[in-house]
Amino acid sequence: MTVDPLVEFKKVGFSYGARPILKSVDMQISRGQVIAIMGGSGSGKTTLLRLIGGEIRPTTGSVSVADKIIHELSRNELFKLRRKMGMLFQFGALFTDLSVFDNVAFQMREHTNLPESMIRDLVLMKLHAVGLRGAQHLMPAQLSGGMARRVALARSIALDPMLMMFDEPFTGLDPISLGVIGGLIRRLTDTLGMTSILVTHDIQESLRIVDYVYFLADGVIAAHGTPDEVRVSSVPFVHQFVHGEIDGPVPFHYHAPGYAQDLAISSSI
Ligand SMILES: Nc1ncnc2c1ncn2[C@@H]1O[C@H](COP(=O)(O)OP(=O)(O)OP(=O)(O)O)[C@@H](O)[C@H]1O
Repeated sequence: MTVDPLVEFKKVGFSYGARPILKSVDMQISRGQVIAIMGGSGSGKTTLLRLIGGEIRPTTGSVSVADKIIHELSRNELFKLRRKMGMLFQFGALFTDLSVFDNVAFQMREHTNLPESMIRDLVLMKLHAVGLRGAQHLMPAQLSGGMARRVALARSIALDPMLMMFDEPFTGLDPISLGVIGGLIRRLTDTLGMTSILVTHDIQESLRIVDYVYFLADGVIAAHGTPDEVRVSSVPFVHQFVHGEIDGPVPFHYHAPGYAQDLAISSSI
């Protein structure tokens, strides 16, 4: 049962033009939880995050955050709510001409009137939380991939978001850095009182750190459960994910016309 939901999807449908992506998504995310959204490539996971951020509007149904229906908010109200949301993308690029310290300070300087002395303390606190206080003077080019991701993480929590969204936070990381980032997502969520949503393909790391998993397929939540439920699930779709099978209910091929038809077209050109 979901207690005290921070994010709620109610029968959400969404189309890009005439192309339906989501048909009817129902999902509840409790405050304080770390949840993962998984699904095949192109199933609409990032689209769910964009709906939460109010970048796009649902075609049907509603998405609410902290009891506010996103598509009913005015521009100002939406901007205010977005300040409480943090986003970390796969390639959460740092500003290459700013030091680690200035990267983390950037949003505080842009969006608050805090004095520089307080910004300094807050930046050091965020860097300390990701284990990189000692790297404050380095430039992004001097960081390893795993360190850069940690700085991006510190930057994304600079304004103390209530909700963090991570889009493929583990991509391209070596196994150790991956475990470090996973552990940090869990720890920061707990210690900062946040709620975190992860869009990821990395099921093993997700199962280690999340409270709940939603599987998206064919525009609906096709399965959901706790990590323990997911590990022993016999639902073919979930089984395919957990055991990393290449083909199964989640198709390997992007939707395409018949191969013979395609070949016939190209050979007649
Ligand atoms: N701006 C857009 N205009 C039209 N179609 C789009 C747009 N953005 C995404 N799509 C399509 O919508 C579908 C869902 O995209 P989305 O990025 O949400 O998928 P995803 O599950 O996050 O995929 P992946 O795991 O590969 O990143 C895809 O088929 C994509 O091609």
